[in-house]
Amino acid sequence: MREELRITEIFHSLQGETSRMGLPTVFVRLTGCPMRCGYCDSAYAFTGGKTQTIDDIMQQIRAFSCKTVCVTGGEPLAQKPVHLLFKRLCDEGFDVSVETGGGQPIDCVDPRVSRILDIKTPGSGEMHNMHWPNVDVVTEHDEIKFVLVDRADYEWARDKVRQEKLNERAPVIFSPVWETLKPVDLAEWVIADQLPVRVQVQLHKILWGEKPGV
Ligand SMILES: C[S@@+](CC[C@H](N)C(=O)[O-])C[C@H]1O[C@@H](n2cnc3c(N)ncnc32)[C@H](O)[C@@H]1O
Ligand SMILES: Nc1nc2[nH]cc(C(=O)O)c2c(=O)[nH]1
Ligand code: SF4
Ligand SMILES: [Mg+2]
Repeated sequence: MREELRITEIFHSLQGETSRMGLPTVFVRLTGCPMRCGYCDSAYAFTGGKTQTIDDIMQQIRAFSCKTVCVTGGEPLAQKPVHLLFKRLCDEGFDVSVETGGGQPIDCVDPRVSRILDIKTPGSGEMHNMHWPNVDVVTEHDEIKFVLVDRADYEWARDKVRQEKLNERAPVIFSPVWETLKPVDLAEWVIADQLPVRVQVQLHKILWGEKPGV
C-alpha cells in the first residue's frame, strides 16, 4: 500500500463537535468524498488538496504538541492508507477520532480510534449510500450522529433511535444543519419527546463562523 494520502488541510483548533467538544485538537482533513450531502460545509475538500506521505503528515501533527487528533474530510475512509495513519497515531499515543459519513465499512478501523458515525437522513440526499451494517458494529467508544435539516428529518431520526435502541449501543448526537434548522427548535423537540440523545451545535462556527481552517 502506498503510504500517501491526499490532504486538504491540517490545522489546530477546538473540537467543535462530539463529546470531545471544546478540547484543543489537531484536524487532518482528507480530500475527496463519494457523497454529496446538500448541506455539506466542507465541499472545498471534494477536490484539490496535496498528496503527502504519512511521515510528512505525522511530522506536521507532532508540531502542534497536541495529543488529540480528529481525522475528517471529505470522506477519510475513502482513502485506504488512512488505516496506516490511524495505526501510526495510535501507536504514538494520540487520542484519535474519525468523522465518517457512513458510506464505507467502519469495522476495519483500528479499534483504538473512536468512530463518529453519521447516519445520513432523507434530508441529506445521501441516505441511499449508507452502509447500514455499520450501525451493528458501533460500541460505547464510538458515537452516532444525525445531522438534521428539518422537522421531517428529526422525526425520521427519532423513530430510528427508538426502533433500533441506538442510544444503548453508543452515545447519540442530534445536530442541526447550520443556519437551516434552528437549534432551539431541535432542543424543544428533543425535550418534548424525552429522547435520550445529545443536542449539539457546532462550537467552532459559533466562535469563528463558517470557514476552512477552524
Ligand atoms: C464535513 S463532514 C466530513 C466527514 C464525513 N464525510 C461525514 O460526513 O461525517 C463532518 C461532519 O460535519 C457535518 N456537517 C457537514 N455540513 C454541516 C452543516 N452545514 N451543518 C452541520 N453539520 C454539518 C457532517 O454531517 C459530519 O457529521
Ligand atoms: N473545530 C472544528 N471541529 C470539527 N469537528 C468536526 C469537524 C469536521 O469538519 O469534521 C470540525 C471542524 O471542521 N472544525
Ligand atoms: S459525507 Fe461528509 S464530506 Fe461528504 S458531502 Fe456529506 S458531509 Fe460533506
Ligand atoms: Mg467541519
